[in-house]
Amino acid sequence: MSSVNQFISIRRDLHQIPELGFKEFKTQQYLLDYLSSLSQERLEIKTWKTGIFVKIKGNNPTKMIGYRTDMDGLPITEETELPFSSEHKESMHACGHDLHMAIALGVLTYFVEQPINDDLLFIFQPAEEGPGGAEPMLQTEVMTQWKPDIIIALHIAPEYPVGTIAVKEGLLFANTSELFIDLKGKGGHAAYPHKTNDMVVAASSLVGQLQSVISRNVDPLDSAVITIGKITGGTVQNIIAEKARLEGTIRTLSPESMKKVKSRIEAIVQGLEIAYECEAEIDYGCMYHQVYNDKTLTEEFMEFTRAKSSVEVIECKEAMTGEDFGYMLKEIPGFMFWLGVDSDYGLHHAKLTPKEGAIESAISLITDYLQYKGK
Ligand SMILES: CC(=O)N[C@@H](CCC[C@H](N)C(=O)O)C(=O)O
Repeated sequence: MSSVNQFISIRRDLHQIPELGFKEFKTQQYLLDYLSSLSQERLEIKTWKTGIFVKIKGNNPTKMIGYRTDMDGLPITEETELPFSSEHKESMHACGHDLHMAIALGVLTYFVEQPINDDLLFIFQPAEEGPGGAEPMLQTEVMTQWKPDIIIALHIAPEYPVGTIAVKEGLLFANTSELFIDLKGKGGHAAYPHKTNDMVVAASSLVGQLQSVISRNVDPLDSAVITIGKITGGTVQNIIAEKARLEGTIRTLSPESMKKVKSRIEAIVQGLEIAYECEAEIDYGCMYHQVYNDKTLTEEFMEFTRAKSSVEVIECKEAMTGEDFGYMLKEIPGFMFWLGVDSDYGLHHAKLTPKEGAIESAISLITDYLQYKGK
């Protein structure tokens, strides 16, 4: 029989080997090794790139229930000083995917030992932080053959205590698009600005102008975000920069607002080309569809969870986070919920420290719910 400590220890092992999107080689091998230690009687395991599909055959199936976890880490150098900190210097599980995977294995292990009537499909999905694994995974032959009738996933929430889940029907997470803008002007001597087109000055101006899209073009009763998380440009302190690059992300509450925000960004960038006599190129990188929770299933899950004394259910607001699980929910009814992990530092922070008690709480809630849905 498995124990909760085993899944804490698995989480710690996975925490030490974070890998970026589609490079989750050690993570995939770790998961496959674990899966091979389980009874294979009811299991069918298939891999896709660095991801894994695991089907558990039910006793008397009338449907298939899907459970999805993501697998990748972020390009962040960990600063938690935990004894099981990342062994990969420039990567960290700073978005909780290590917990997500440990929880998925806990639930999966339970149903290998005590199968239910319905079939279960566990999806270990790579590249959630980018460039996105959910959409291509949905298009695989495996998922065409094993298409779940309903699908569920969770995401850790540092701001809620352990034992709390937060969810809502309808829109939970935003539409997202990455944003990369490359500027090319004319470099030169720092003392002769009039003979150059300075891309550091152009980039600085562009950052401010982009924020005006949010404040002047988006309905104040709607909402959107443009965040520029990285700027690079230039070579040394006394050379005027010929090139600069802005890297960011756009978040909106609807696909329509995303179109509008992008067309305003394009207009501003065209204006910048004229004003700064430079060339500009926009690349939208990866884009995620909003996470939209099915009304009936979410309400049923909330009611089910409220009846449990061990868990508090909060009806939350939508968030500007993105998740490519949105693509799965576009095709398959289901929901995602937030799992409280009580960390002083938030998602994508080098000191994120989720409380591991959340692992047991989640395994127990999800196994109970799947037993109820799949009996
Ligand atoms: C839950 C979470 O934090 N997800 C990420 C998804 C990122 C998608 C893409 N790389 C982008 O930056 O637009 C998030 O940042 O919300």
